[in-house]
Parts: sequence; structure tokens; C-alpha cells
Amino acid sequence: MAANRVPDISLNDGNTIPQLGFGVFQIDPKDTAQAVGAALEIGYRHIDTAQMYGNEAEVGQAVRASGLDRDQVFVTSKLNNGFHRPDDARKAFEQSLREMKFDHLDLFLIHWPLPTLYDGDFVSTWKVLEDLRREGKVKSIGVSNFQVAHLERLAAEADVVPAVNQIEAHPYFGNEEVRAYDHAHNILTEAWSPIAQGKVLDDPTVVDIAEEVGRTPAQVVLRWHVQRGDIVFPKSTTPKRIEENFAIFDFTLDDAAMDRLTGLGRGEAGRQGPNPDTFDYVPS
Ligand SMILES: NC(=O)C1=CN([C@@H]2O[C@H](COP(=O)(O)OP(=O)(O)OC[C@H]3O[C@@H](n4cnc5c(N)ncnc54)[C@H](OP(=O)(O)O)[C@@H]3O)[C@@H](O)[C@H]2O)C=CC1
Ligand SMILES: O=C(O)C(=O)[C@@H](O)[C@H](O)C(=O)CO
Repeated sequence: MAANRVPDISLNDGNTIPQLGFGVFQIDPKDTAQAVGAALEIGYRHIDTAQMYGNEAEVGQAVRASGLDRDQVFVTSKLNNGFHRPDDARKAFEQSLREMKFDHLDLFLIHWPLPTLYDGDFVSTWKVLEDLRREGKVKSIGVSNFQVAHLERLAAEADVVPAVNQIEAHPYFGNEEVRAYDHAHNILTEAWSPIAQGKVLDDPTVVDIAEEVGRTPAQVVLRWHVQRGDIVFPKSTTPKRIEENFAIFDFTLDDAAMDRLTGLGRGEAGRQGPNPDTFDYVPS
């Protein structure tokens, strides 16, 4: 059997990113250092957090406690929705570094485009991220929840092509149009809620394929993502699952299994999270 090794994928700016990471949305700050510590112990080298999650400090704490060098762990955070104005974006980024006690981030994203807020101006926000990258405070910059129209606007008005676009994707919602745009423009797709927060795991097709290949439903779905070439970072606070989700690089799905999983897509009806065209939540 092949060894389980997480591939590093090249970004369009020359940096690399581990294809599998660990997501920390909805992990209580008091549990975060322990969960991230467990993930790093198992071998994860990529953590996905956000200002909105309220657990950046604990992510930084876990990275330092791991004994790993800072440059051995790829850390992403995301700009919170209340901070799209340029001055606010810069201050919020600096606050993330202070929270994590890091001198740089590996990847920083605009979390949501918020096209109905701030005059729909995410371009001036993006230019702050371009500046932060030029200043060496962040190695790579990207976006999250950007639809094709939002990406086209950045292409027309900005200098730097986002390195990644982090979007909802799982077998019930392939998000194919946005993925196709990303792919055509050398933007790496990151799939959030890769197992749809568990909702796809008892689907009969997923269960059947899992039985056929002798893996768990979660492993099969995560494997489907990585064979599509996307980045994934499943969240779990359950030690056995954190380990299970990591073991997805020592088996493959054949084309027929890949097609059966892709065939579960329900189009827009499969979306579980908010629609980026209308989402306007700003945390108080
Ligand atoms: N950019 C964005 O707007 C968004 C980004 N994200 C990012 O994506 C990450 C992952 O997405 P998330 O929404 O957390 O959902 P996931 O699809 O990763 O699912 C997490 C849920 O599935 C359960 N689970 C995890 N592994 C297994 C397993 N092997 N078997 C059975 N159940 C399992 C977890 O339970 P338990 O913890 O109890 O084990 C948890 O309830 C987030 O943590 C965040 O980093 C997420 C949403 C939006
Ligand atoms: O997890 C994230 O990164 C999110 O943006 C979500 O929390 C999102 O804001 C949401 O699901 C709100 O209901």
C-alpha cells in the first residue's frame, strides 16, 4: 500500500500549500489549542482559521507548542466582514498577527465579497492585501466565496490574481461554474465544508463506495476532493476522526466511483451555507 503523504500543491505566486489541512470553524477557543495540537501531532501541516472564528490566538499557541518551526506549518486566516474599508482591513490583518503572535501569515483571504455592502467595493480591500504581500507580511493572498462576477471584477481592476478561492464544495454542491473559472485562471480552489458538515456521509452512494474500497464515508468524500485537485481542511474535534481524515493519500478512487460521487450534485439546491451574492452578515 502507498504511503500516506500529503502533497504540496503549487500556487500561482510560486509558493506551495499542503493539499490537506485542518479547519477550525466552530471549535470553541478553549478546545482549539488541543484540537490543533492533535492535528499537528498526527501530521497535518496546514491550519485554516479566520478572524470570524475567534480562535486565532489558540491556533498560534498550538503551533508554538508543537515544537515545529513556524515555516513547517501553513497558516491561513481571513478578513472579517466588518473590515472591508482599506484602513480597517490593514488594522484587522495586523491584529491577526498579534493574536497569533506571528510575524507573517502564509495565506490571508477576503472572507466574503459582501457585494451588497461597502458599495460593493471589495477591490479597494483587495489592494490592501496586495500591499501586505508586497511588504512581506503575508506570503500569499486570496479570496473566499467569490463568484465568477466577483473574480472577473478583480481581474479587470486589480494587479494580483488571487492564489486561491475558498468556496463551498462537496458532493451535493460541486460549485462547478466557480471551480471552472478558478481552474481556467490558475486560481486554486479550496473546498469548504468538504463533507457538508457530515450531511453527505450517510448517502447510500457514498456508503456503497466506502464499502467497495474498504474506507470510511468521510475518507471517500475527502479523496474525491483531492482527486479533483482541490484543497480540503475538514474540521473535527474527535481524535479518531482527525486521524481518519488524514489517511486519504494511500488509496485511489477509480473514474467510475469519481463519477458516481460527482453525480450526487444537486446544483444550487445542494448548497448548505449562505449564497455569496446575498450574504451580508457582519458580526457585532
Ligand atoms: N470560507 C468560508 O466561508 C468557510 C470556511 N470553512 C472552513 O472549512 C472548514 C471545514 O468545514 P466545516 O464547515 O467545519 O465542515 P466539515 O465538512 O469539515 O464537517 C465538520 C463536521 O463533520 C464532523 N466530522 C468530521 N470528520 C468526520 C468523520 N471522519 N466522520 C464523521 N463525521 C466527521 C465534525 O464533527 P466532530 O467535530 O464532532 O468530530 C463536524 O461536525 C472549516 O473548519 C473552516 O476552516 C467552513 C465554512 C465556511
Ligand atoms: O465558517 C465560515 O468561514 C463562515 O463564513 C461561516 O461561518 C458563515 O459565516 C456561516 O455559515 C454563517 O451562517
